[in-house]
Amino acid sequence: MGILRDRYRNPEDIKELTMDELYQLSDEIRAFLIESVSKTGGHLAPNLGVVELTVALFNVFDLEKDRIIYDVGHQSYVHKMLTHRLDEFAKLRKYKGLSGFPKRDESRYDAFDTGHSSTSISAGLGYARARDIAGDDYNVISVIGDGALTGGMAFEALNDLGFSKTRMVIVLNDNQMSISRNVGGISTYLSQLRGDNYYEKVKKDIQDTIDRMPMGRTLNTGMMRLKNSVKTMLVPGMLFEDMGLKYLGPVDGHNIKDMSKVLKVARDFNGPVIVHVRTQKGRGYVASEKRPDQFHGIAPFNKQNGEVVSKVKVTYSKVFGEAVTELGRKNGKVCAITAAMPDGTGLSAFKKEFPSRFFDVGIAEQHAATLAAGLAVAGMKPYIGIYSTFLQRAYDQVIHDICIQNLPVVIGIDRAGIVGDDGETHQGILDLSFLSAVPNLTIMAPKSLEELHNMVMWSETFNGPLAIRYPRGGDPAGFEPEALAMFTPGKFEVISEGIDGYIYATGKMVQRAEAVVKGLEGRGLRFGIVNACFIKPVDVEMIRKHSEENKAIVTLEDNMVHGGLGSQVLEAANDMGLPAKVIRFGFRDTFVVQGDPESLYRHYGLDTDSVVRKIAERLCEGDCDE
Ligand SMILES: Cc1ncc(C[n+]2csc(CCOP(=O)(O)OP(=O)(O)O)c2C)c(N)n1
Ligand SMILES: CC(=O)[C@@H](O)[C@H](O)COP(=O)(O)O
Ligand SMILES: [Mg+2]
Repeated sequence: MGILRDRYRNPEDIKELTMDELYQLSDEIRAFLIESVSKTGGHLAPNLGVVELTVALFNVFDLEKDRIIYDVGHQSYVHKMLTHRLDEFAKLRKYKGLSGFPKRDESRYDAFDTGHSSTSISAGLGYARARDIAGDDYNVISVIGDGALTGGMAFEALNDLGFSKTRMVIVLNDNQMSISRNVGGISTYLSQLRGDNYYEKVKKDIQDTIDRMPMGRTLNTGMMRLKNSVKTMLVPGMLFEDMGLKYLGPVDGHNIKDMSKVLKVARDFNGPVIVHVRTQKGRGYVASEKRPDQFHGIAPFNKQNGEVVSKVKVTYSKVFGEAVTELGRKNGKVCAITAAMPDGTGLSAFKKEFPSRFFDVGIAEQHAATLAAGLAVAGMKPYIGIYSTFLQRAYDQVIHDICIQNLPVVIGIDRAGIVGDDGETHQGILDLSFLSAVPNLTIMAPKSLEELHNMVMWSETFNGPLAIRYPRGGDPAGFEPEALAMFTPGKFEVISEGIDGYIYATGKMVQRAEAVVKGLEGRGLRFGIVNACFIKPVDVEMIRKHSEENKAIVTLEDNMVHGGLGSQVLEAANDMGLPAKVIRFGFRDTFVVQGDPESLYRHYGLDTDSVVRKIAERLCEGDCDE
């Protein structure tokens, strides 16, 4: 008889289980995760790593009142399984299905919505302070990974917490991995703390040092230095202790008994505690233990061999990474920056060829942008590869450090538009809106893989801040480099001529425009297509011409209508005093939910049929052919 399916009902049931049964439950959870995620896709490796940790948290804390906040939240599957959502895993990350991240709307056991990194300590501290003000009595636990700890926000919160001494528990889940191998000084520090023979090694180092010490004055200063370094070395977690937190650990994150003991001490401590837990990312499944990076977030895969069947031959990310690498070969000033996403952004290709000109800064988007500005000021040509949603973190740095100084930094905005399964927190639907307001910045979007390649190649000589936005995924047909094109800022490309109007589409929406034009033909409307390859500046001359010719202008974008291409076109027409008939399609004042892109386009009225119908309604007012 299984525990997970047959005996377990409520979080409190865990406390009735023996230690052996807790391990049995963990094995069942792991088997379920592998089976289920192999069918749906999802963040498998992070969850396989926290099975025992989550069971131990449930064993020690009272889920009915205590609040657990998972940083990023991609490792919250086990928590979801243990809080009444086991049967919903068949629709994990699907349209109208179970979210891949904690969601307060989804369950009362989810304490805080997450998705972006390094927020858990701030949110936890908010909870803890509210609790203390209200005189309530519950525990607050923030579970943060070593990768998430590279984010500046986590340190801002630690700084505040250590000073205020507010009672809360931080569980540092250290698996030495971000999505790729973790980077940075803190990561090195943690790996020193986690070393199995740490204490033995330290003792031996000290003895060796003393044996080698000279006499006299040198001895005194040497002794002083040694005394300080010994203190630092012998009290693990000194960094955290010095900041005002109690450090407990490191503890084996797959040993439920040990973890339960340490978590109880942390729970009963009257102040901030950090529990340093060592785990193995991807544990318990051969393929994910071997390649935890590939199994961080994985598409559906074959459970027998761990292989993913993908239809997409070449992705936009790959084209971006390879084009920047191509530039790196001919120009020694070209350098590349990622905030913990070398593979996702395609920049690992550049890293492989030019390690000294490649910088993975950890989950530190703000630093990435200002680092690029610094490099540019000193004569380099930096390329940042960053997801649209994470660029939100670096808005001020783009304005203050890159654009005010008008620096030649190229920002490759990956995952622009709908990303799909990750939902609200990850959709790239705001970048055009927040960037189009920034002076000096030029914004482009390619309609195809080939055009992305051309834009990146062209960007080398562009002397100012430039953002190129492109979507998740790619093209099943692959990619054939074509003759390099020149671009003129503020000049759109007319793909086909229209009689009744034009669809100004940007990025991958150009493909949708082709289908829309066919649909409109069926209704007796003859539209042309314009590739709005620049979103800033827009092509004012074309807008003037089409307006004066009394053509309808339909804008189509995978961004918010507010502040996006549609707004730019409408405002340009208005500023020129033109009577343009502009119909705008995009997302309207809403956060876009999770799901496959086609379901989402339908949901938000951006599927071909809806767009055709609405244009026809607006233009024909009932007199169309149909
Ligand atoms: C602001 C931000 N930047 C980047 C990401 C992408 N991202 C998601 S998880 C992750 C790695 C997190 O590593 P860690 O916290 O150690 O968790 P692990 O997966 O190792 O358990 C990254 C870079 C993000 N979610 N948020
Ligand atoms: C949790 C998180 O932020 C990332 O793991 C993200 O899900 C990656 O998205 P891609 O799969 O598009 O690289
Ligand atoms: Mg990690």
